[in-house]
Amino acid sequence: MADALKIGIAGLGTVGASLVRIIQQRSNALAVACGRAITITAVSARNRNKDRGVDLSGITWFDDPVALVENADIDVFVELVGGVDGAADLSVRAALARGIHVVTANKALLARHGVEFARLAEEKGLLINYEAAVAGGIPVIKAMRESLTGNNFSRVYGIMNGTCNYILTRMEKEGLSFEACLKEAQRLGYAEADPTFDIEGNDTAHKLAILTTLAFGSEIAVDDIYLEGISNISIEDINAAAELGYRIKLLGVAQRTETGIEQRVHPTMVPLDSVIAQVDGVTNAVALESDILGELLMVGPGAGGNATASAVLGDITDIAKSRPGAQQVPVLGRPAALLEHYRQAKMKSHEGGYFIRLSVVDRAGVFASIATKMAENGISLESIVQRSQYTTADAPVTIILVTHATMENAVRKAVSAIKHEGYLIGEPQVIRIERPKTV
Ligand SMILES: NC(=O)c1ccc[n+]([C@@H]2O[C@H](COP(=O)([O-])OP(=O)(O)OC[C@H]3O[C@@H](n4cnc5c(N)ncnc54)[C@H](O)[C@@H]3O)[C@@H](O)[C@H]2O)c1
Ligand SMILES: N[C@@H](CCO)C(=O)O
Ligand code: NA
Repeated sequence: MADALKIGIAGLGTVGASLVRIIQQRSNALAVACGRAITITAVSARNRNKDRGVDLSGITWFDDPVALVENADIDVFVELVGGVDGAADLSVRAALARGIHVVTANKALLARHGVEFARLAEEKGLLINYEAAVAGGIPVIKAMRESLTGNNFSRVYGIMNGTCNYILTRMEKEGLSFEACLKEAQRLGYAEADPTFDIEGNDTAHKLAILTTLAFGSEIAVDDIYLEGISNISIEDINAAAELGYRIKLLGVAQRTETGIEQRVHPTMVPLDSVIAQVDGVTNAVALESDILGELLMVGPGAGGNATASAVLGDITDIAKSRPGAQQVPVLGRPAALLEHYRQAKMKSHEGGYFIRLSVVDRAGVFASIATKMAENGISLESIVQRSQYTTADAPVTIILVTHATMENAVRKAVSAIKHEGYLIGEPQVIRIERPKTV
């Protein structure tokens, strides 16, 4: 049998502790599958004395991940610390500088520095594997980097944040409050260290930016993503969506348009009878539309210790099975030097259906005025409803519009014109509608 693959793990939280446990429990099976043992030689975390339910005896402890990389006897550095600046960034750079392969679950770090890391890795013939960074346990990175080479992608979209999907599902199915659902997601280890990244859509944006690069061969452009989170979604929106035959999901969507690549993250209404609408709780789904294969939908666990550790383990075993000196899988699907300049399609040119919920004063002519403002901006309506169950006596009236496919710019202009009429109460709610091709 070949020499053991020696790994160092920085970060022993939700993901790191699960990974250590799984590697220790399955050491024999892993050795058989890889043709060599996988040995954890070094670990690093903040608190040496914390009980993590794993046996760390015989493993060298480092307080600092950089010190681990620089001093431990390792072939692979596994970064599970999180964060963009600081220990994660410094330790990954140190590993690449020292000629050590990297496995990471850190989408925020890759969205920011992925292209630079890819260049550094490629200069030295090193691997950076990051399956856990996007859609947790779903093997979407492997599929896009390896299995779908040669396909031209037209659209990539999905539910990529387990915390948000968990919150939306429990709010809808159990009528729980947003705050209670978020607390539970944190307790279960799904949320980021700062859950604002989950609920404001940044985490989905980090993941989408990576998928966009894999799909379209363009440089990572996380700052060009249109971003809206779910903190503004109320139970009224969720109920109204259901009545109209939709469900609200936080989607990340990247698609090619005539003017460039459109990347957006926002709450989205998807048809109730679509598969993606049935994806509940912490489960994620990624849909890939391409010319050779057609439509591929991958559904599976998106967050949590074991689901994420499963992806990290797959990345480690890929390195264990790789032959020294063999051609490496390019980090970002193609050599970093061949990534194209990112051409952004402007959000105001986005074309699609819209759900618009307005709270208005109960006055004659308001309904007609709203319909007129829509028509003046060339927006054709699928439906416009004013239903009594959304109101109580003397309360403002709720009017819900669903548009046919239209331009974002037209919707913005119409909503702005309505705002000037003086009958609107509070801010209008605008939710985009996304239609899966077939599934
Ligand atoms: N939890 C999930 O479901 C999940 C899923 C996919 C990806 N991820 C990503 O995996 C990474 C880890 O997530 P987690 O949920 O396990 O986080 P966590 O907060 O549970 O664990 C982080 C670990 O890193 C250690 N750490 C933090 N800063 C350190 C430092 N400066 N020096 C040494 N150790 C330090 C902490 O002590 C802790 O052991 C993050 O990048 C996260 O985005 C998490
Ligand atoms: N916080 C992330 C972890 C998985 O990347 C989520 O909820 O999806
Ligand atoms: Na994945």
